[in-house]
Amino acid sequence: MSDLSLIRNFSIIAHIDHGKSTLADRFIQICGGLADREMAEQVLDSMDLERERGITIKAHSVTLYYKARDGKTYQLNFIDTPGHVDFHYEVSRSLAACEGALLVVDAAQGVEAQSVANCYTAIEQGLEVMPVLNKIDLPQAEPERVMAEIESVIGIDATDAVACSAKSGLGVEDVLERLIQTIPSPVGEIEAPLQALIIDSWFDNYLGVVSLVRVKHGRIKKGDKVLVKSTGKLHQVDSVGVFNPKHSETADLKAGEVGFIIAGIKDIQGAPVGDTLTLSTTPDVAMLPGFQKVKPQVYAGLFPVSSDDFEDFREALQKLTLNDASLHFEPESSEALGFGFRCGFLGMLHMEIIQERLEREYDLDLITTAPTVVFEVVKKDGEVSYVDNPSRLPDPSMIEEMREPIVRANILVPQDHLGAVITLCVEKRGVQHDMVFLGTQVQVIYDLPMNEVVLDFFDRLKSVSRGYASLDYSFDRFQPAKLVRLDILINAEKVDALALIVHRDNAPYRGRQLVEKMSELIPRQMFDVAIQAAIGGQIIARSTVKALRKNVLAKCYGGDASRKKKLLEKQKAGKKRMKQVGSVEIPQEAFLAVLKVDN
Ligand SMILES: Nc1nc2c(ncn2[C@@H]2O[C@H](COP(=O)(O)OP(=O)(O)OP(=O)(O)O)[C@@H](O)[C@H]2O)c(=O)[nH]1
Repeated sequence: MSDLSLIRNFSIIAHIDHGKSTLADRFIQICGGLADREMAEQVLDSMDLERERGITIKAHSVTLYYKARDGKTYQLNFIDTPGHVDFHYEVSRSLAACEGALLVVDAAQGVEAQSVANCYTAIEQGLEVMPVLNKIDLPQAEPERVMAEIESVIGIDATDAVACSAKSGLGVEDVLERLIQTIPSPVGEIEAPLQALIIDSWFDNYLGVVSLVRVKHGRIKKGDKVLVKSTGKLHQVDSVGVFNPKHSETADLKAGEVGFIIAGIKDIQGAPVGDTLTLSTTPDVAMLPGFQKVKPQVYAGLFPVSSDDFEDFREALQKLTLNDASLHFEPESSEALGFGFRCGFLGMLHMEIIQERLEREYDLDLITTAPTVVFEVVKKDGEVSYVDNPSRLPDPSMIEEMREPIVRANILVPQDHLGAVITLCVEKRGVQHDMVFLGTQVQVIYDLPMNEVVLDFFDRLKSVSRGYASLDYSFDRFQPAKLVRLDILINAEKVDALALIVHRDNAPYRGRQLVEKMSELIPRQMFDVAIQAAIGGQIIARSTVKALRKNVLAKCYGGDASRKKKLLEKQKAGKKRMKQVGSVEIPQEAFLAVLKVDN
């Protein structure tokens, strides 16, 4: 579109489950991106693709044409948060392509932690935020209360927020009309040299690297020679286009527009996210401010159950990083588990997704060790290092100071559950930073050790508040702490892959809990298995898995063949994810026992 005043680039931000996807689907339907009949099919199709490619095309960008009540047809480029909604940087990446954002708030649920966090990210990036109250069809919807909450908790004007039901379609056209009025059209010069920002890149088996870009100035078309600013490499453009939501080629992409570029690039490192594209004829175009580099927050060791799978595992990880540049890995060798990789993830959800993909798509049986955060270690000689693997912690005699990562957590909770939430934060060594009463809700801000938060804090928070509290957090700083390494010994042998870094005051309790849990998870063997927890040379807890005396089948009292078969199958399935450590078989669950104890 060459008339920029007819373009609107926007994103939808919301707390999980407030109706973002439903509203997006309704927009697609209204704008005729898909016929009614096609709707379900198409949405499902893209889900298949999503699984194949690890991306949601629908969620990347959808270009729709909306005939407004003023008689004009507007190009709406809706850019969704790719991948995991939880991760801030992904949100900020999508927002970089937009002039505005719809803040969707569930009119029954009210403002929750991610509504606040995502809204602030949008405001920081200079976007126009337009509040939308969704789910007004619900009998328990309280638009008035929620409007007041948007104003008091987030601090933006919500007096004329549009109310709608994404489910029934009621008011959704009003949302589109308001969006056209409220969200500014992009500014850019079509005649200027090309300057385009790479919002996302992913690898497609047939096409190579596909990049989603926002063109700031100029235009780009098939056949152009494009220059990737950071690598200095030139590539010939094979095709450009938009998702509507189907992949559809266009003649060109112009200033103000959002779409894809395919240029025969074979590696996503060749089109890095946040980079600037220009044409080979205008190499001096300025770089656009890119995105902050994200660092992994959680590390764990991943080891193939069978050492024969090591090379396949390496290949699988390499393939996965083609689509997910935020996955880090480097070879690791463990005395107990052999050769594997230490992998860095953005969070526990990311870790679960990667693990699941490795198992499902690459058919690998893996053992994952307990996740850990990164600690800052100052040695006596002044050297500062970062330790992401407890077994690599230098000898205590060489350590001057240990520092742990602290997050600032923003919790929103109804007053009735405030006490329980505070108790939980204190138990997790939290320090209160602020507390503000906002109508029926309370906003509490705590500084918490990241180590305590990544494991099970979220689940605990939900359970102590009956599901009402919501949480958002981000890394704040490293802070000195009394930390020690907790070693686990199996039959008197230290197992490096089971070591943990814990706070010294909690160590005895943690140690006891851990060995007890492990003794429940390690199956009985032909001999007694002693499990011990130790700090330095001192044993602080012990438990024993008693030797197996009887044949397991003896339980079946003879006759019942099908039961016998079932029992054997169960045993076999259980065996799959076990690792022989010395003479003892340890199942996957025991390596993750730390996630299962009530910390
Ligand atoms: N009653 C009612 N339910 C709705 C409405 N909009 C969405 N829902 C329901 O709310 C749930 C969450 O909706 P989604 O669109 O998946 O929410 P989301 O914000 O995209 O959530 P995630 O994709 O999980 O982040 C679904 O069960 C929807 O059917 C609405 O207007 N009214």
